[in-house]
Amino acid sequence: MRRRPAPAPSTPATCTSRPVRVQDFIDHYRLMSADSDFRFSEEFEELKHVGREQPCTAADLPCNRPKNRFTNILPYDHSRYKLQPVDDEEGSDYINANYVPGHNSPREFIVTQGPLHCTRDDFWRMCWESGSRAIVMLTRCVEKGREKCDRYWPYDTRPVYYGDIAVTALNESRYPDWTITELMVCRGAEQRVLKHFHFTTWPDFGVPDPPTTLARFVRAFRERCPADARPVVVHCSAGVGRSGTFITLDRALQQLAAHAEYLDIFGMVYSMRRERVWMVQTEQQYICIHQCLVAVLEGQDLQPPP
Ligand SMILES: CCc1ccc(NS(=O)(=O)O)cc1
Repeated sequence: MRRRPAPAPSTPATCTSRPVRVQDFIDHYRLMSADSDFRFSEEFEELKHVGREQPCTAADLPCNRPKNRFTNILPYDHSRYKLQPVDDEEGSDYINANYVPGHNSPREFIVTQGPLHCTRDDFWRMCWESGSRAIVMLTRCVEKGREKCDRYWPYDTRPVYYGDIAVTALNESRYPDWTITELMVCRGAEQRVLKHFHFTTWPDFGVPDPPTTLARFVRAFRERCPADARPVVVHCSAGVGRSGTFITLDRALQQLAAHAEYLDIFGMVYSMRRERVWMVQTEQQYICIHQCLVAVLEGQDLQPPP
């Protein structure tokens, strides 16, 4: 009978956290990935039902159902982002989005689905009313011939209105795996600059190739968007798999930069899944996070292109 590998060296694990000492992390990765990722599979399976008992009553209202890109990806009531209601219009506070914790605050991120054509005005209302200073987009608008996200921002420098919000592209910087655009966002007499970070080569349900491309993108994002009190909007198509993977790696890299003694990837994903369903959707995405952290700990050159 095949013996299982010895338990990974770490502090006492609980059902909600499995911290690993940073100095042991590379060995931990080797152990977890042994035997065709046997222990990664076991650990990821433990996350399967986290948060799933929580209600999604607002999402299920008949007036809100058309606002959901996927019928099985609905925001939990307790953490959903609420738009400012419009008069007494039923459902006018609804958008498929949840607050999700980050390294810097319990509501650092607003995670949402890729806007639909019929929800993109609501999307811009959310960006404005929340005071968000950046949008991280982790999907292309069309992938393998299927629409994954509406084109909710201008194609060129002419202003486009989304409801009563005018958006103008100020400048665009294109790199091999992402594009960064500065957007002027105006509502009434007020105007703000918001940065749009678009990762353009991450296949749905998959991982970037090579996985460390994601660590470079997170670095490029953080260099241009240092932590402050304002939230960051993060979306992919469903707003769960790629979005959760990005946030987890961002949190872990900031912990390493702060010289944390432990990394608790399991605990981070557990806490995120209490706020939004299926955050970090696949086992390969879960492993990709670890691979990026191993590359950083090994001192691989992850500098983004100039
Ligand atoms: C089945 C609904 C669904 C579609 C797409 C995704 N992937 S994503 O969350 O990375 O966009 C996750 C779930």
